[in-house]
Amino acid sequence: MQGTVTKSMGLWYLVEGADGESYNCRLKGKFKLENKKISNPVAVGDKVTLLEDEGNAEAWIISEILPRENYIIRTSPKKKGHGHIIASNIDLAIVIATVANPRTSLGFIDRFLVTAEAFRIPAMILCNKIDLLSAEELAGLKEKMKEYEVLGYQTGFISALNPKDIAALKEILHNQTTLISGHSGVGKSTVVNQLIPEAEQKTSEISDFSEKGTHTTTFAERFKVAENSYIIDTPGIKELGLAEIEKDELSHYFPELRQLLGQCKFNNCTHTHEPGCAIAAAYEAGEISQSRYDSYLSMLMGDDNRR
Ligand SMILES: Nc1nc2c(ncn2[C@@H]2O[C@H](COP(=O)(O)OP(=O)(O)OP(=O)(O)O)[C@@H](O)[C@H]2O)c(=O)[nH]1
Ligand SMILES: [Zn+2]
Repeated sequence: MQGTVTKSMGLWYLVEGADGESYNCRLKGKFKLENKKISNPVAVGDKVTLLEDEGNAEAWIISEILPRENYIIRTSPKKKGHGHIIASNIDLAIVIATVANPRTSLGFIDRFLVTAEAFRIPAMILCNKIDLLSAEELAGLKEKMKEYEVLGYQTGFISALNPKDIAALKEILHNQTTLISGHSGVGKSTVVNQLIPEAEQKTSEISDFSEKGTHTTTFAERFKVAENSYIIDTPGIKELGLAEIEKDELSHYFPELRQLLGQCKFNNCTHTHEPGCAIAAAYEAGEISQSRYDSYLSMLMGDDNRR
């Protein structure tokens, strides 16, 4: 049988089978890590093949992992090049942002988008708590978000407290697997709980199970919103996980810079101070926004941990 990993609990995995049922699974005994730089062989979102466990009627064995469309990886702060796969096979990555209480910086949004580009995952900015904004503030926010739509990113405006907005969000999630992230206080838990009222309950059921002797480290969990519509929640992870982006690759992950690449005088142009830089010229001409260019510089200089 085939299935999709919905939760990882140390040595045990929860897999939703093709029949819609949940199965407790473990890995086949001699499962080898193909990539020694990755600490987990199986991640939430992985499509897997299951076999019955002959020694245990209640458990199943993951015998194969099907090739991943994409995945996000959290790199180890200590060991360069090493990491942990947080989730895979993601159709859309949403960053929840708020203008007030707390305020999400544009730098945070841009880092999220760059990371999504690097992982080849379509991205959306979902502005929450619009009930706290005046009509004027909301108009200003929509104006700013237009810049992102022009770049090819989907944007949305909701109040997690408004059932109509949650219903509209469900439409966006339809027929895909969406990863939801956001920094503390933006209302991510509220949104997830509105989408999946049983999410909290489900979480506690699973921890009861995993208390039977396994060490639990949860990085992500997949929930069903509706038929063929899933979200992946990544508790405790503010960012998408940072791809290890080389400085000379960075401009490829800003769509408005990417389209000008190859037009600078020097082919190793960093687009900061060089003469004949097509990107600096576009910035001077107002074709690249101040905040986006600032985000590029800030990520290039490596002070991208700043909020
Ligand atoms: N006015 C308003 N308040 C909201 C909205 N969404 C969430 N909140 C409130 O914002 C606060 C933070 O919401 P949470 O859902 O806990 O935020 P979170 O992003 O999960 O943050 P952490 O729990 O710190 O990870 C709570 O008091 C929510 O009730 C909204 O759309 N409008
Ligand atoms: Zn340049």
